[in-house]
Amino acid sequence: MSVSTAPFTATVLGSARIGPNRELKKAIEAYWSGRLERPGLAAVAAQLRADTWSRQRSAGLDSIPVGTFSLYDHVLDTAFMLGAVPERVAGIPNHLDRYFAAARGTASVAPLEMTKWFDTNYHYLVPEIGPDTVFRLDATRLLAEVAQAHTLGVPARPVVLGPITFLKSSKPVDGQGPLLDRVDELVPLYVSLLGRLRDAGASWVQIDEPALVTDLDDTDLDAVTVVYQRLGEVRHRPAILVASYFGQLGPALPRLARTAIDGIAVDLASGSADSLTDVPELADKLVVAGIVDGRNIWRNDLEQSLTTLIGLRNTAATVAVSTSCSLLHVPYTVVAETRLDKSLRCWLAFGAEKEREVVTLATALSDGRDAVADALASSRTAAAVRRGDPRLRNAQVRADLGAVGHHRGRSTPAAERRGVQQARLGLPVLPTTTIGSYPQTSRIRIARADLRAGRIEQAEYVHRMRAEIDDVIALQEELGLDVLVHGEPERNDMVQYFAEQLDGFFATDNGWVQSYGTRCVRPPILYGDVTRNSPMTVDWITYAQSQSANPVKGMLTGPVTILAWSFVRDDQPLADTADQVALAIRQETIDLENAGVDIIQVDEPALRELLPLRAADKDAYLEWSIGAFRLATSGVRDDTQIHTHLCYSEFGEVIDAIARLDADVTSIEAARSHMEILTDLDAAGFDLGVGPGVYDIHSPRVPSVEEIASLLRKALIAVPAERLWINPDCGLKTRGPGEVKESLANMVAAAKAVRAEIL
Ligand SMILES: Nc1nc2c(c(=O)[nH]1)N[C@@H](CNc1ccc(C(=O)N[C@@H](CCC(=O)N[C@@H](CCC(=O)N[C@@H](CCC(=O)O)C(=O)O)C(=O)O)C(=O)O)cc1)CN2
Ligand code: MET
Ligand SMILES: [Zn+2]
Repeated sequence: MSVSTAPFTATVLGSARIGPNRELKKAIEAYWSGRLERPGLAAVAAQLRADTWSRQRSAGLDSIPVGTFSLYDHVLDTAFMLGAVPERVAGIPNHLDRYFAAARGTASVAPLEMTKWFDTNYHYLVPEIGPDTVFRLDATRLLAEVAQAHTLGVPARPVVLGPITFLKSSKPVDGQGPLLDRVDELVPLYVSLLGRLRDAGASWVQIDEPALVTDLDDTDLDAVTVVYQRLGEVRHRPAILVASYFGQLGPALPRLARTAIDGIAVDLASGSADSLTDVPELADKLVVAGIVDGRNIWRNDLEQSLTTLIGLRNTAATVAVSTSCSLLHVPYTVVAETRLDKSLRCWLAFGAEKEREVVTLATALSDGRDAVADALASSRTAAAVRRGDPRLRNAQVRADLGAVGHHRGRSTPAAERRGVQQARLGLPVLPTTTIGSYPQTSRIRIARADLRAGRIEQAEYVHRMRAEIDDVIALQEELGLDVLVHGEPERNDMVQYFAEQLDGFFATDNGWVQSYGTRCVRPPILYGDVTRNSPMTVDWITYAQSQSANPVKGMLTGPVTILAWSFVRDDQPLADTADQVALAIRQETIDLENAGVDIIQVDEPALRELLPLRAADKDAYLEWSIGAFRLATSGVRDDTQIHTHLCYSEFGEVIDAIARLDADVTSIEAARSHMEILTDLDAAGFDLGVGPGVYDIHSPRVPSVEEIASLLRKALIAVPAERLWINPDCGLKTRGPGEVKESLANMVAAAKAVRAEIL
């Protein structure tokens, strides 16, 4: 089938789903706690979908993605659609409960693992596929959403995750070989799905294949050809749009273009349209041009985009305008930001504003520039105002960077530092500690909401947070931990908290973006040069230290993570922006040191996340990111101990980078991989302190003393006792106080038992 179906002109690749005021989060959490029944949850979900479609239609989109909604995660939805559901949840009778059990576990069932969705701060659930997995199509959810859309008269374009990305994002279990070998089993399911969608009245279907922008070998590329040639040959089907995003297709582009599919969505926000001109097969395809950035919040330069789009018309049969990826990764609307600085507001476009940009560009393409003259003029003005804003350049920070920017490392070698630090700290062998946060209880969050709403004064807020710190310190002393933390009660988020205190950032009131499941973040907007006016954490840490004779760690977020979890200015290289943030953190470490703090932790959990998807770009990234961390952490004396924390497994690609950070102690995730990471670190010649996480904080399960002790014995094979630390995998903020107390008590008991064995 060629495109006899009329192509569309304006669309987005997917929509946010958590709700403009996090309605979905609240409904799902109410369902989990028994405060809302199934029909109530279904009604909230249906309303959110209807509202999104209706907004997109009134904006003027003529093809609307349907099926990008999810109650937890779209990869998990795909696993359920294809029958790749682990045996351990298969017996749970109710569909919704089975789904949530796979997502978050129950008292007796472990959830699927969670990991990063490409290089975003969204986390998906990793489907498990074993030799016994029998793929079977169950399109009930998708067909119901398509039916809902048709009832509402929505020009629906069903969206599914493609078989190649699905398999590449899954995890082989129980001795299963390479997953792509099983793509032949999936193709018939997609064939039958295409027929069902055609029967349901769909004229186009979107098949997402973001994995095609990563480095692919010949086997992968052959799979692209085979799968899409086969799907293209299906007679009874909607027109097929294969969507790529998060980067350039490279060699996958000609492969796709030579198959019998009808359209390709390309990401023009992450690279130029040049590569498209080399592919003559595009001449009879629809190219969906992702020219409006779906991952950042800057207003589009419409004039420049229009030039690109007009050029594209020489390459493709038809050009439609779109976002570069789903709008899942940006907040709903700038309109909700009532306190936003006026001039800043006109630089920004969140989801709803991006939808209108898409329509403006599509209109200009079909009816000419004059048809949208006003929109073009105001985009031009906004760009000029932004370029001329004095806040973009701060002479002081640029001068300061010139002065200290070459200090990227501590002058004394790590082994020597270890000696002076130990002389100062006097810690027992195998010291125990935690990663920083303790449970963010609703009591804490309500206090913060009260402060924001003016219901309590700042002094009362400080009083309440200090009471939380008192409790956390007392708990840690009671448990017998060696190196304490203050618990981070005063932080809404480990990035936003710093952004709110640094110049050059704007924090949103309501710019929520889903991070995983019902958990959301409000990424701050880094718009100008970054400077620190006054200490950000010193009062809290010195207060906590005053409550205990044990060392309390200073707790900071590193420059790479602050960048990774913010929306960052696009008018200068990331490396330059990272250095400015690094300088601010460096100043904070010096203030902490002067205030008597012995140990300072600088978290970099996102170091791995920003790693480029293509190998060719990795060295340049590691150069600037490691450089920024070293700039941030090398302003302190030899006897001040620097810790860092990197959560998440899959360190393989950054093992060398961990050593290059040169932190005195690094805590990492290791429990789920049974300490395998340590052998790799050892092989890489790592000789710094390391705290492999001894239990998984993503699960409510309390680990036993024996379980932790046996992990520690395993760790001691790869790491000598004088360099080994004992800690959980990550911060405890999402856990309940009860679980935390029991788990840490077991961790301390295990440490004592193993110490006794080695001394
Ligand atoms: N930015 C970021 N990315 C990250 C992580 C992270 O910590 N930060 N960790 C990893 C995993 N991701 C996570 C992301 C979010 C949360 C999380 O717990 N988010 C909270 C919101 C955190 C927050 O901003 N809290 C604010 C606002 C809280 C709130 O909802 N307040 C209520 C009122 C109080 C109440 O009734 O509870 C309201 O505004 O309506 C605060 O504490 O001040 C949530 O979704 O519930 C956890 C892990 C990877 N990426
Ligand atoms: C996502 S890494 C979290 C590190 C932070 N210090 C915490 O404990 O919450
Ligand atoms: Zn962590």
